[in-house]
Amino acid sequence: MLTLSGVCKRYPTGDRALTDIELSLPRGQVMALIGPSGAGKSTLIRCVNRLVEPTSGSIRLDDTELTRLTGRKLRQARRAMGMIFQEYALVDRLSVMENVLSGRLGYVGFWRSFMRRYPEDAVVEAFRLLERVGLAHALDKRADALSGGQRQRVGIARALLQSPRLLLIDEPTASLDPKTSRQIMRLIRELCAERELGAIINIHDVALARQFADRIVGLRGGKIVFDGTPAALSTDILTTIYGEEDWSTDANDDQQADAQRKADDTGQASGPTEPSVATDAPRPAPRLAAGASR
Ligand SMILES: Nc1ncnc2c1ncn2[C@@H]1O[C@H](COP(=O)(O)OP(=O)(O)OP(=O)(O)O)[C@@H](O)[C@H]1O
Repeated sequence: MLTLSGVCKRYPTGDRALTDIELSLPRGQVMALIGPSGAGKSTLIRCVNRLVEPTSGSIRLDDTELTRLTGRKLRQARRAMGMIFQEYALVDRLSVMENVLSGRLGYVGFWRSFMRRYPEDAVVEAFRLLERVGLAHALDKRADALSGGQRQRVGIARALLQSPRLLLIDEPTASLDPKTSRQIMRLIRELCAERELGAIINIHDVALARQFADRIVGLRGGKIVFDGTPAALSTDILTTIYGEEDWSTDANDDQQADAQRKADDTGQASGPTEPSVATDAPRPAPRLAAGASR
């Protein structure tokens, strides 16, 4: 569905943020993008929706070459890509419902949105989405009266209201406590499955990535150095991605994450000692990219 081929980005400052990125994201796949600070994760996500212009390469969403689009066609293509942000990007003085409806700004005309007159079907769908994310009771609350987790749920509902084919998610849990982070990641995963939505999630928390993603891509220095399943993310590979560190405690966390993930998928409780498991979802073959350095 989404295919990046030979994508490079060099900023005017000379920083080479991405080098020869080859990536294909099938419909319905949740992909976590991990890597150290400065690895190029945000740049990659922003190249896809053209908030950052790739220097070279091809980015295709289904049959559309995104890198060549301008004006109206670019706006149209962006509607197919829902963005969810770390800092939620809500309008504080507006209600929950109005924030969700702003997901339709790309569809309704300027004057209708200025007058805040949205089509009835948009309001019905916004209500349905707010129910789905567990916020129907709060639709007339001001956004600034919500907790971080609730604000992120509004951000998710807003992104879904634009009926995207793909979600681009930038550090969705960075400002949330561990339990709320899991709830948000679980919700994203469920929604992607329900709607057959592909998602790229830029995330620093490796345990969360392992628990909730179908696939993990590791970036280092603007290059893909790992592309595989959560189960294939060994301590050696973590060292390849992040550099030398004692990963043993994280490995234990990650085994627990795998067990938890299995419990989530089957709806059963599980203990921390269960072995790591693969889910039934189709997964790419793990590979350590050639030339990856430690
Ligand atoms: N607007 C910009 N102008 C110049 N260089 C930039 C710009 N944005 C990012 N860079 C550089 O590009 C590289 C990749 O940055 P990017 O923000 O994509 O990394 P990241 O993996 O998302 O990092 P973090 O996890 O800290 O957000 C870094 O060297 C960064 O300094």
